[in-house]
This record gives sequence, structure tokens and C-alpha cells, in this order.
Amino acid sequence: MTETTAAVDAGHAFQTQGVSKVFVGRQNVHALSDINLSFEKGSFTCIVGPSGCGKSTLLRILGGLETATAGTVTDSLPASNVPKSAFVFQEHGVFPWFDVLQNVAFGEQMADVPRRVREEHARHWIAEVGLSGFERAYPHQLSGGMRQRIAIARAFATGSPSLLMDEPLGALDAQTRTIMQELLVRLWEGERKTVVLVTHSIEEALLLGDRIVMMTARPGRVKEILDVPFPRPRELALEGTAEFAAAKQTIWESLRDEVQASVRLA
Ligand SMILES: Nc1ncnc2c1ncn2[C@@H]1O[C@H](COP(=O)(O)OP(=O)(O)OP(=O)(O)O)[C@@H](O)[C@H]1O
Repeated sequence: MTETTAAVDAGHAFQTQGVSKVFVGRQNVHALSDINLSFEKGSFTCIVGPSGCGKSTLLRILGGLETATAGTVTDSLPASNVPKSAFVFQEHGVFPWFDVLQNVAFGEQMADVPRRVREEHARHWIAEVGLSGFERAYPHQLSGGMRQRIAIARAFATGSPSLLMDEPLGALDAQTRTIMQELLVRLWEGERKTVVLVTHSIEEALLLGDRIVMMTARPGRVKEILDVPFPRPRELALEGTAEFAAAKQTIWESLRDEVQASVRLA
């Protein structure tokens, strides 16, 4: 049974206690086991771990898209007419039949915000992600990077206090990804939403996160948590430093056995 209740600790956006997940089917899949995590309000947490270890499942449980088989999820996010969490996925995060303005305004449309107000907010976020002038363009007329800008603008425009991102930049080429990482951090610094971001990139986790949660192979458990030691703002040049290389090595050493185990599981 999962319970989602108001948390006692108001400093935390989410807390999980003993969260486990088993997908029941012809062959049961034990995806997550005994996840105990606290996500401080306004913090940026990155989750890394081998393929299939339950990262997306954890994100979905946090956002209420999936229920846990055991354990509790509590949150102290304010209840309002907008969802507590907005999601950004790797792909397919925009509606092809809506133009950019309609896509970005969608969250507030669902919350019955008057058209004039929601379009004003949408235009603001479209400008923030550098898409001014494309308000009436349709997603198929835009590049993959521009489509992800729409998805990010929509997540911010929705007004949800938390953002749950599942490999949001994973499908982008390296240069676009770098630009988008900078954009994401800039927007997050302006708003201080609680962000949980799943990534396969250790470098990305080190550039973006306040802390990095490393998970084991399936069933995913929390293996280690690293507080990222680099002050903000983090310049791209950070990647060339010995400290960055050392942090990368530490994370990889923690994950290597898990990645090998996950290959055996597959
Ligand atoms: N709806 C579902 N029904 C059955 N099994 C599922 C379902 N969703 C996920 N799983 C299984 O649960 C396990 C964890 O999946 P999940 O997508 O959360 O992992 P992940 O760490 O995000 O993987 P990846 O890094 O490859 O995206 C996998 O073995 C997956 O096949």
C-alpha cells in the first residue's frame, strides 16, 4: 500500500519510506526495494543507475503516476489547482496537434486559468527558453532541441512546485545538450522548484545536481548519495578540472559493479 499524505517535515518536498515496487505479471518484476529518500524543497537531485534499475519507476511514484507496492511517499508540496509535479520526458513530451503557444499554455488550460492570463504566462516561458517568434509554429516544424525547449517551458509554465525529469536531454546531440543543461540550471535558479532528474550521464549529474543518488541494479536500492562539491554557477570549464575527473571516477566506481550486474540480469 502506498500512502501519499502531507509530510510532517515541511522542509522536504518529498520523502519516501521503505518504498518498493513489484510489477505483477506472468513474471513478476521486482523493480524497487526499500527506497528511503528525502528531497529538500528547492533542491536539484540527479538519479543515476544502471538500465532497468527502476529510476523511471521511482520518478513516476514520486509524481503519483504509479503506486508503490509497499512503503510510503509523503509530500509537503502546496495543494492548489495545478498538479504538484510537472513531468518532462526524453521524447514525445509535446502535443503535435498544438502549436508552441498552446503546448506551453496547456498546463494552465487544464487548471482553468483564463486564456489571456495563461497565454501571457506561456509567452513569458517561451521567451525564457529562447523560442520567441515561434509561438505559432507546430512541433514538426522545429528541431528536437526546440521541441525539448517547449517541453521544459511547459513544465515551468504549469506552475507546479516540483519538476520530475526523465532523461529530458537524452535524445539531444552533445552541443545542444550542453546548451540545454545551461538553460535548465538558469531556469531552476530563477524558480527554485524541487527538481528530480534521471540521467545516464555522470557528467550531466555532476554539472546539474546538488546531490546524486546512485542506485543498484534491479531491484533498485539506494547505493550511495553524493553531495556534489562544486559551487554554483558551474562553468563548462569545470569538466576539465582534476576535481571533476575525480568525482566522475568515484561515481563510476560505485556504479560499475551495478552496471555489470544489470547486464547479467537483462
Ligand atoms: N508497467 C510495467 N510493467 C512491468 N514491468 C515494468 C513496467 N514498468 C517498468 N517495468 C520494469 O521495471 C524495471 C524498472 O524499469 P524502469 O523503467 O523504472 O527502469 P530505469 O532504471 O528507468 O531503466 P532505463 O534506464 O533503461 O530507462 C524494468 O525491468 C522494467 O522492465
